[in-house]
Amino acid sequence: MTQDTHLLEVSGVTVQFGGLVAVDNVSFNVQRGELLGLIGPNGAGKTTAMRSITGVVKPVAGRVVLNGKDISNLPVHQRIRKGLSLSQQLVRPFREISILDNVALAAGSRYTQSPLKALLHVSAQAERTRARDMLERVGIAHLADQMPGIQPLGVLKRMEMARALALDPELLLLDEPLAGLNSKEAQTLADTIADVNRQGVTIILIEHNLSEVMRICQRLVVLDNGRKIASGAPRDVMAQPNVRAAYLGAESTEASNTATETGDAHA
Ligand SMILES: Nc1ncnc2c1ncn2[C@@H]1O[C@H](COP(=O)(O)OP(=O)(O)OP(=O)(O)O)[C@@H](O)[C@H]1O
Repeated sequence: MTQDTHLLEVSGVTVQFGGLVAVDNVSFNVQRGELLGLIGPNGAGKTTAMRSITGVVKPVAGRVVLNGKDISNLPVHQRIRKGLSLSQQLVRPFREISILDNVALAAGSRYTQSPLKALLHVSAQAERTRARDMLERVGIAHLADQMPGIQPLGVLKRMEMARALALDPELLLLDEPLAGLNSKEAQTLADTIADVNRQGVTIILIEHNLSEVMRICQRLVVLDNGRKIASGAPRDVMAQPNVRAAYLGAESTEASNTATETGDAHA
């Protein structure tokens, strides 16, 4: 693997909340074109690691390099301009405007950081055309003129993904997009995520639905208690005893509140 195939390099990132080390000296790379799963039990540090990539939280140590450029000290909006886009766990649409306009707003905000200017900007036909393309990519173009408030969660999640794609990201960060969906809905949304990746968008996927993760991800990074405990091909990673222990440990912790020890980190 040559250095220039790395779209993202996360090196020694550590995030603390008071006395809690939520992310502990974590390093991993994401190759251009890759669909990487970032997994681990509840509280492992996945979302915090993701937020340190987007700049929402500030690590106390380590660096984040995108396209060979150190972005560790850039604010969120500049990281977005450099090609990052984050689709959040919770979907918060603007309920008074159509699904199409929700996505067009995101397309407009690519050109301005002001929501008001973005609103004026989206009157331009270009953003609406672009928004329609994004809705097509995520399979809900037929719902473009509907209001988001009456839509099921699966549609809102697709709309949220279209909004993230409207920023034309090189790297799309998806935080638990399948949460709350039934198995059929999860499967079809996972298919859409794999399609978007095939269309050229590099993706980091945080997800608890391990069967879908195993099905669509090319590689996994596993966190537990803030530390990276494994990385590699999905089958190899899931066969590792320390990964199994981390997940079983999480279950037994929930049941008995007993701490569980995991194995050493793997490169
Ligand atoms: N803003 C915050 N302030 C204080 N502690 C936080 C904050 N965000 C996360 N934490 C703590 O950091 C640890 C890691 O949380 P994080 O949300 O990153 O884990 P996760 O792997 O994404 O979990 P889940 O799968 O449950 O979403 C947890 O102990 C959590 O309580």
